[in-house]
Amino acid sequence: MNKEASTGDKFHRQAISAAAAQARIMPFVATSGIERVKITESAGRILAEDIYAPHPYPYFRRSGMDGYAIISGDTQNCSAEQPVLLEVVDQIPCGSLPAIQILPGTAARIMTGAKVPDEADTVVMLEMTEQKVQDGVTYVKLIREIPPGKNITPVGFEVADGDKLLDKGCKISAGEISVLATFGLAEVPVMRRPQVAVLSTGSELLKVEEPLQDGKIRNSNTYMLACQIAEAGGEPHLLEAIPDQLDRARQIISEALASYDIVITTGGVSVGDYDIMADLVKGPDVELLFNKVMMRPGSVTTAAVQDGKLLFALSGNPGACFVGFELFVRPLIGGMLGRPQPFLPEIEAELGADYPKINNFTRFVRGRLELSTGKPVVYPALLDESSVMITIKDSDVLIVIPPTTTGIQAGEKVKALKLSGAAW
Ligand SMILES: Nc1nc2c(c(=O)[nH]1)N[C@H]1C(S)=C(S)[C@@H](COP(=O)(O)OP(=O)(O)OC[C@H]3O[C@@H](n4cnc5c(N)ncnc54)[C@H](O)[C@@H]3O)O[C@H]1N2
Ligand code: MOO
Ligand SMILES: [Mg+2]
Repeated sequence: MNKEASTGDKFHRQAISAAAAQARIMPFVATSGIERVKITESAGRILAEDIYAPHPYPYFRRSGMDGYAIISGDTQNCSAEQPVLLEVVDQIPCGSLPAIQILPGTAARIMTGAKVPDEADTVVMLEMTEQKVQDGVTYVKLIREIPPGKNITPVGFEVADGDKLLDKGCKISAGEISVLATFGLAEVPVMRRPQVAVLSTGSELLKVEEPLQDGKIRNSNTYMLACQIAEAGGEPHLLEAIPDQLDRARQIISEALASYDIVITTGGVSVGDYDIMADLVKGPDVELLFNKVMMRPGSVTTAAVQDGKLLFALSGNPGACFVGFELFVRPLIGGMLGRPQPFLPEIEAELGADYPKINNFTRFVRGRLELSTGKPVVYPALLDESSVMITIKDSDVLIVIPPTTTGIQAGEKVKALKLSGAAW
């Protein structure tokens, strides 16, 4: 076996708080640039420019009902006893323009969404009318007064010409796509997705399609990270595993940093004999940002910079790997995309169950958010160890448990960070 034991001084590490670690990363946010994509490919992307309305919306006075466009004054004193007959002089389907001027005593049959003739000031719905044909002439019979302005949507009812429609930095979802389509933006300016390389370490890792072998496990972290990267707005690239030989590993990481915007490794970052990442983040070309964070899971989370690009060495333990990404990589990707608030949103909640574990580091405990009682209550996962994989899927928050010598009781107020969930 061609293994090279790591020898570096990885035992002496200066621990900093999670907030301080985030603050060390954010100065390296570089804009990821702009590209134009078809509207059909813009879902989930981040808008790169403010968008203003090139015209009012609606653009023309629009009928809200199938019925008749009339002049309201023609229905004055109209009643069942004294009905009014208006001659139907035009038919206006949706998409067609009125062809004949509406004069007093006349009406146009009109469909929902069609342009109302300029002279008409109200639309009466079909159900309130009766059609009559006398001597080959078609009339509409009305039996009550119709006030002006009924069932007509005025020009600019939703949006005035020049209004700001969408903010740069927003995430494009169904509502935004509807706006873009309405205003004719077939090509959408979006932020280029940061290109993120993911490399695993460790001789125990099997590919997902390989049969299980005793003493080995399937690599789950790189697939989990790929999902987190995509969901955060980046484009994941799963590279080959890093070998244990230090020089070769250094070369592979250097190449990855030259080719991608961000590089993430998982595993090999603690103090074990083959934990080579601690040595890799030191060197003449590499600036270490931190290699110990006062948090659990993920206390060994490490970040370094080479040529202005970030290398994250996340823990191999799945729980710690997940949390390390959410706290440190997600905000960097969000910042590169111009998101106004790239960090996980923080809420205040009540702790739903006792959390008896003591710790002198802050814990980011995966948990479940319940809103059914009308106030947010968070329940820690029953298995929340760093090495535990199975409960990551059940979590929609990270409950922030500050350092404690007694544990925390149910009912106490805690902070929780909302996880946004996977997109594919
Ligand atoms: N003597 C000490 N031992 C450990 C310490 C310590 O302070 N002193 N820290 C512990 C803590 S805390 C953590 S977290 C882990 C960090 O481990 P590494 O980042 O070095 O990761 P590995 O040693 O490579 O693996 C740990 C664990 O994770 C599994 N793993 C690794 N990669 C993957 C992957 N891609 N998919 C799924 N699972 C993966 C690996 O098989 C191990 O079980 O160190 C503690 N030890
Ligand atoms: O660094 Mo480890 O994830 O604290 O458990
Ligand atoms: Mg290790």
